[in-house]
Amino acid sequence: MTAAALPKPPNTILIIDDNPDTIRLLSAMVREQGRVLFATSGAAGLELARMQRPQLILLDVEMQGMDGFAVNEQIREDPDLRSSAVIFVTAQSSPEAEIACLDAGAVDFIPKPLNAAVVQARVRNHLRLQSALAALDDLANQDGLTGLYNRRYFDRQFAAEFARHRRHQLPLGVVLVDVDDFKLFNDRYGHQRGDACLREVSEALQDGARRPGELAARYGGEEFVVLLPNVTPATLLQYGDWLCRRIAALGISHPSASAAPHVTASIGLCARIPTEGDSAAAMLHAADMALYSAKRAGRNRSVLAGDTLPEMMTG
Ligand SMILES: Nc1nc2c(ncn2[C@@H]2O[C@H](COP(=O)(O)OP(=O)(O)OP(=O)(O)O)[C@@H](O)[C@H]2O)c(=O)[nH]1
Repeated sequence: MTAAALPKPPNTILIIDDNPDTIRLLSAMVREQGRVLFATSGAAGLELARMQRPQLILLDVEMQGMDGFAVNEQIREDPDLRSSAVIFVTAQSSPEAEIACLDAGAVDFIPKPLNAAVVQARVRNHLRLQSALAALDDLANQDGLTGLYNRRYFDRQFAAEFARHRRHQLPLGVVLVDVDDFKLFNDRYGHQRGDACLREVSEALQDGARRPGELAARYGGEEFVVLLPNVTPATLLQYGDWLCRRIAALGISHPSASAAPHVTASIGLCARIPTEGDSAAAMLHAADMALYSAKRAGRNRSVLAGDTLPEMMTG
């Protein structure tokens, strides 16, 4: 999936309140503005928030057990939840109480007794703000030329997937793709055609990373990277060969290239089950070494880390 193709889910509003009557009342007030979920305790609310990533959380301050401030603190500390905006709902309407809510990191404050028009106006404004922030976030994660995810986003996702695959002891695959003799392409056709070529290659990569959890990114210059969850080395090798053929089949003319008269790419692959001493950086390094082997062996091919090509053995 590319940054440009990120799905836009409907707004989700989570109400956390231990009073079912208040939940009913609030739900009726905001149901036109998004999908409404609710929880009757702080702990259940946090669990639901982690699963559903709501844009907005309407959080009761005065709850039995974990109160609103304690729930809010956990939301602010959790990287997966931090982007959800919290509006406190409280019967305490003194300036001090209002300041305490805003100081705790809530974006707003709704006083009880609830007034439908006030609730709807506040929720509408904050959903708009949340959507603008999400759009900015998408832009920050996107490569300007190709629309693929950028390196910053990839690095973050790779670290998270690496940790997840280590936890569950699953094989993770990383694929480094480098366009062959691209300097010669720019020299011959100019930078603009070079840019167009990179866009076409990106589309091929995007086509090859559409399954859930797969991710294609521009790593820099004429180098790209694909992350494939839960993939064995044998499957990854097939994938690398397929990608090589897919890029060559674009048929972009490149008479000065060394491997073929059209644009090709060399690919370095690494798939393994992450262990304690392993790291995402080490996996990427292994893929990079494999890519180097592919270049040395004549380009337009993919090499799996750990495999030694005959050309490499003779130097
Ligand atoms: N048009 C264009 N060119 C770029 C972009 N980013 C990097 N390049 C060019 O990509 C070329 C990469 O050249 P090299 O690193 O020498 O590699 P190469 O010519 O592809 O050779 P091999 O990798 O060994 O096959 C350089 O000429 C860069 O200027 C870009 O965004 N647009």
